[in-house]
Amino acid sequence: MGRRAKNKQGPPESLEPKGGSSTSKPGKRKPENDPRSDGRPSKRSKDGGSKSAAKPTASKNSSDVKKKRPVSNDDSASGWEDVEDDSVHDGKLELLDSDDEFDLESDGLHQGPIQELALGSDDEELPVALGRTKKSKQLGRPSKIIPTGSDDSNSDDGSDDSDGPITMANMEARSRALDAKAFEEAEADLAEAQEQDAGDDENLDMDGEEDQNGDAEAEPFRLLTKEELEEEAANGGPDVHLVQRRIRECIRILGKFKKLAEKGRSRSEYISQLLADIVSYYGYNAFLAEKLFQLFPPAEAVEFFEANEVPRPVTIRTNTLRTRRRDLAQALINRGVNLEPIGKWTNVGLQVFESSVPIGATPEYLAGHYMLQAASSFLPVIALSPQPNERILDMASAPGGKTTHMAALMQNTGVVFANDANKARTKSLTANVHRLGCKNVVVCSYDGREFPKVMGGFDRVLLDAPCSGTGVISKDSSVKLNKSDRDFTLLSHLQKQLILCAIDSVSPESKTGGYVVYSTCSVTVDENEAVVDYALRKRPNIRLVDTDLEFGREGYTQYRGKVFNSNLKLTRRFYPHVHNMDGFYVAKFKVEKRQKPATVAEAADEAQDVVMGNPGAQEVQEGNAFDSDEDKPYLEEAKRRRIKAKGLRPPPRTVTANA
Ligand SMILES: C[S@@+](CC[C@H](N)C(=O)[O-])C[C@H]1O[C@@H](n2cnc3c(N)ncnc32)[C@H](O)[C@@H]1O
Repeated sequence: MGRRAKNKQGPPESLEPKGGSSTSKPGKRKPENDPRSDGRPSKRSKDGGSKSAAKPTASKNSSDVKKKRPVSNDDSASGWEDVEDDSVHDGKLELLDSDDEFDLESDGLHQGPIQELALGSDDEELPVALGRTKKSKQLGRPSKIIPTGSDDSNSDDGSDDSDGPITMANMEARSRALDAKAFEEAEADLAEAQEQDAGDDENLDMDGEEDQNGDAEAEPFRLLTKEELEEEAANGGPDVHLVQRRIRECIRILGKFKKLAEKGRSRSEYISQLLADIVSYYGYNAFLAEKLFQLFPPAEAVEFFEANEVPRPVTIRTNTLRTRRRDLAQALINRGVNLEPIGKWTNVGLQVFESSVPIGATPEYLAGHYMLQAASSFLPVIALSPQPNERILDMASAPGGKTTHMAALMQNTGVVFANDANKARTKSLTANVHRLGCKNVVVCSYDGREFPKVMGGFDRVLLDAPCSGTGVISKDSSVKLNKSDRDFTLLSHLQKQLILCAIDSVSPESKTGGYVVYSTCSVTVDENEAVVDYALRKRPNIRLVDTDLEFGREGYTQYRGKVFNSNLKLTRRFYPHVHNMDGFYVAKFKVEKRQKPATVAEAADEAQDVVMGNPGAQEVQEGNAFDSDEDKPYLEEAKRRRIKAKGLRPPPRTVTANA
């Protein structure tokens, strides 16, 4: 485990978005032995584990709840989720669910004083001053989820954030004001950082070294030689302060390489040193550290790694089949929960700041009024936008966060087929469906690659794919060490197989829909853009459409020499250090009437492509890749080629009537 990870910072640090860079600066972190970090209770378990101690067992309570009329579609969503059941081992791969995993005990949500939710007093009441930048006024409090550019910072709603209690009437306005304020602060921080940078430049002499006033660390920085590094390793590795400084210096130099780099040293030498230090400081395996590092410019990469050390805000989703958000908020406020609406982009989400009761065992929770659910997992459902009376497939659905959200948006009409290949996980899915009062959900357990053979003709399909979980490292730090190149290859193949099946399960004739949403809680390109690009190449009858999500970065259209379909920019990426959410990816397709594969060779290639890396899926895939009867000769040919390629004798060709 890395030095940084071992000394995991307790309370969540504010990560305010400011156009792609957070306020955190590696150089401004306090060292582990800083007295300020001593004795602070960690809000997360040390291993980053996140299993709920509070199990909602009394599902019968849900039947005691007075039913309220479902509110408008707009305001509807549902939620109850088994907070225990987040990751499974499917074969050799650990498949992560991004939705839940709140460590209710260790997040300390049942600690702290009962609050009257007076906004002005929050800052004073919270005892812990976090590693915020100087100008922040939200010390000690998990920062709000403020999607970049999504919130209206000029909102003229008459709200202010002077002292005074929050009421149901002013809650949303107050939240917007807070968002606006935080956004302004983020901009001020950015300006400050730029000023600081300019100051740093002035302090540099002609050799690019800082003078005495520029840095307390008087020794000018230089990269160690190979021999010095070996000696350092032989002596038990570098001191943590040294690693911190090296990270900081390497980032600084890489940012102005020509001006600051040591003569004779290449960029790649600085990057190698930086990567080595990231590996040791944050505790990643070298392969994954590099894979994630490559996604960003060096300084931003470190912000990403830093953000993975800090828990994301705790959020809940109102189950509008049972209650309304304002009623739920009032009920929880009465119990001593300090909360606010998440942001303008969702009208069912609440962010919980602190609570004097266990948030996973309140009567409201047990009665199915809300689901503990990560904010990021609202996004694919918002993008899919299921409509009442539609027929929907949730291809990989357990434990049901998104299924139940969709059921609520459909106001318990139509039908949601909630499938998951892992039978054990369908138990928690079923439990959630019952607790939340979803009456339009059918639970089933097939390998997703068996669709549409088992069932097709859906109006919309959600594929929240099994993935590596590189977006949720703050919840499951084991990802840092247990992912290898092979895992990404296998996952990417599985995702490619599943996405074609998801597409083929949609009815292009649907009057209301004809959409597929593909999502993962991973940030790697292999599992996201590469999968979507593959689907676009293999299915000419689909096109990418806008996700209609108000924020998120554009998907890559090129990455490390690979060029993807230019419409990949319509897909959306979400990052912990930018959006204060789990890392997430969302793509939305419209499915049109399909055309036949152009040539025999193309068809054979496709069949081969699809089954590559997963011989067990062969039969299923062949069934799904084409319209079986018409494509039989192509499939047979592909099969013969595969058998031949293995050095075996293929069976004789079937003679068809037309042959
Ligand atoms: C990211 S989780 C889904 C989370 C879920 N959508 C939610 O919101 O609660 C991925 C799921 O894919 C399931 N899975 C893995 N391989 C699958 C396959 N071949 N077919 C269908 N489901 C699969 C796993 O069991 C896991 O529950």
